[in-house]
Amino acid sequence: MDDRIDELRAKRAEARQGGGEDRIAKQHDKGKKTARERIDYFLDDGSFHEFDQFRTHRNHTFGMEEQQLLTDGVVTGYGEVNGRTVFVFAHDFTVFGGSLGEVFAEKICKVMDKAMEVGAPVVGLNDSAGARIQEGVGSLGGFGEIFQRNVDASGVIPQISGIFGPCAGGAVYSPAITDFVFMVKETSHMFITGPDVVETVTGEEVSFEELGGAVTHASTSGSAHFAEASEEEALDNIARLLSYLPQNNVEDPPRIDPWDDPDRDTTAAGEIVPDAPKKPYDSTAVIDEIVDEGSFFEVHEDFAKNLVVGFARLDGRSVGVVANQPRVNAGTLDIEASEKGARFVRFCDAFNIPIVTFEDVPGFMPGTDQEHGGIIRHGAKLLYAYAEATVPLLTVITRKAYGGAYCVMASKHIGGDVNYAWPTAEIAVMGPKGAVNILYREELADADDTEARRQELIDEYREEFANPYTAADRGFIDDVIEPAETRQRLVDDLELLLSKREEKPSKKHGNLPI
Ligand SMILES: CCCC(=O)SCCNC(=O)CCNC(=O)[C@H](O)C(C)(C)COP(=O)(O)OP(=O)(O)OC[C@H]1O[C@@H](n2cnc3c(N)ncnc32)[C@H](O)[C@@H]1OP(=O)(O)O
Repeated sequence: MDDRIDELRAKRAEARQGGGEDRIAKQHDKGKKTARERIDYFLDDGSFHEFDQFRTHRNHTFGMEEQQLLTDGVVTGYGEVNGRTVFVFAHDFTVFGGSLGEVFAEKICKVMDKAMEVGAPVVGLNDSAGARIQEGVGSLGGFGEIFQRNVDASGVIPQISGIFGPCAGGAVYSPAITDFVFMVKETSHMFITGPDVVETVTGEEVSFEELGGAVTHASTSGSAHFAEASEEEALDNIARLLSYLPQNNVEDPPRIDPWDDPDRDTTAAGEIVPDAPKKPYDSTAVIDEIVDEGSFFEVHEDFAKNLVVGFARLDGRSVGVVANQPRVNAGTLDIEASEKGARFVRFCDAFNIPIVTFEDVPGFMPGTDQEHGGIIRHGAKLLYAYAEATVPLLTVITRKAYGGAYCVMASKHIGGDVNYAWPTAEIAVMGPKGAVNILYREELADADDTEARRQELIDEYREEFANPYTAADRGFIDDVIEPAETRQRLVDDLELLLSKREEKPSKKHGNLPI
């Protein structure tokens, strides 16, 4: 027995060595951790249970039979993050550049299947040269098997991707299907084709970072939700994100011991909103005042900044927060904001996370760019996402709620459970100036003093329509509340709605305007 145990220990030590000391040193020189170092940092101490560390590839071409490295380039298993089970796979770039062959893919599929069976999140730490060239079509088949599992798991268990190195070609589609993508500035890159191919095909010269770096994807393409300064920061924030999420789609999100007074006066939130209807303000400051202190965790912060989305807690309970951002493009909804909001709302709905919406929106963004870019079908995504959601929807109109955007932002008409307005709210078909210009075109043209008459009519319109009471009179707003009582009301309503159950008509799936 002793000899056998020594043999086992020697094999385990060999597996831990990955591609060997030189390649590990190269990995460190690039400012990157190894697969095992990432897992050790991420999981609770001593909680990692590894699968398949003795597996090697079955390939016999290109002299590969001479290179049999234990683990075959991916470290897989499960462990705990803050005491909750998480399945992980981490590409090991020191073994064949973390390239994916058949065995490598089988290992990833095994953890994905197990995660689905037990109902726990999967976190993939990507650092790979993509399809293993020597394994040819076997490698492509392996990717296909993973993609299918990504889709089957979507909406069943949370799937999170960390991109910690290269992620190229078709390989990008696995992270793209997952719910959240974290990238690390300078050391991670995602692209369909690299700079060399881009130059050959289009003549365009572009650097790795500009083409597919973390900042590019987090701010321009929207393909990443987070651009982190270091691997540690990315792993810490993946752990933080998981703390808001249930383990699967049949669990409720976790409640942690509340630390903030549920009845706290939130007068300060109202003071952030300027009296002048067009003056910008920061809606994240309003959110921070109302949710549990320090609990707001913004997602997709650098993309489509005219809409804010993120997770927070109300009396210790997880909520998704969506808010128009009046300091960027006046908080109008455009193509990117609609897509960002729709994907977030659908995630929350899939995982039973109630949604709190803070609304201050002058409408959809006008212009040929938007119309020709498809604002009609992209804007419809956000409408569709809210309208199909069955989780509790709580809405607070802080200032403007104009036109179609009023309907879209979790209004009563598309399933809002509790809809509040502050006394400063203006709920109308359009802003006073636009309305007056259309309704009184002839009268204004004939007026002795056009500007004075216009102002008079604007004031009359504002008095008559741009307030919350016409909507409240119809029951479209459940109550007009003071900013001071907003937190308390939301906390109470959230508790009330915990037992909400809503059934939609049975169907295979709807046809979201994607
Ligand atoms: C459906 C999915 C389809 C796809 O994945 S298509 C994408 C196919 N992959 C690619 O085109 C990427 C090819 N590789 C590269 O461009 C570069 O290796 C890459 C990823 C930028 C990394 O560059 P460096 O950091 O300089 O590292 P390196 O070139 O020295 O490579 C490190 C070790 O990995 C090996 N390697 C790289 N790409 C590989 C591949 N695809 N298949 C098999 N082995 C691969 C490379 O030979 C090297 O091995 P060794 O350590 O010298 O033994």
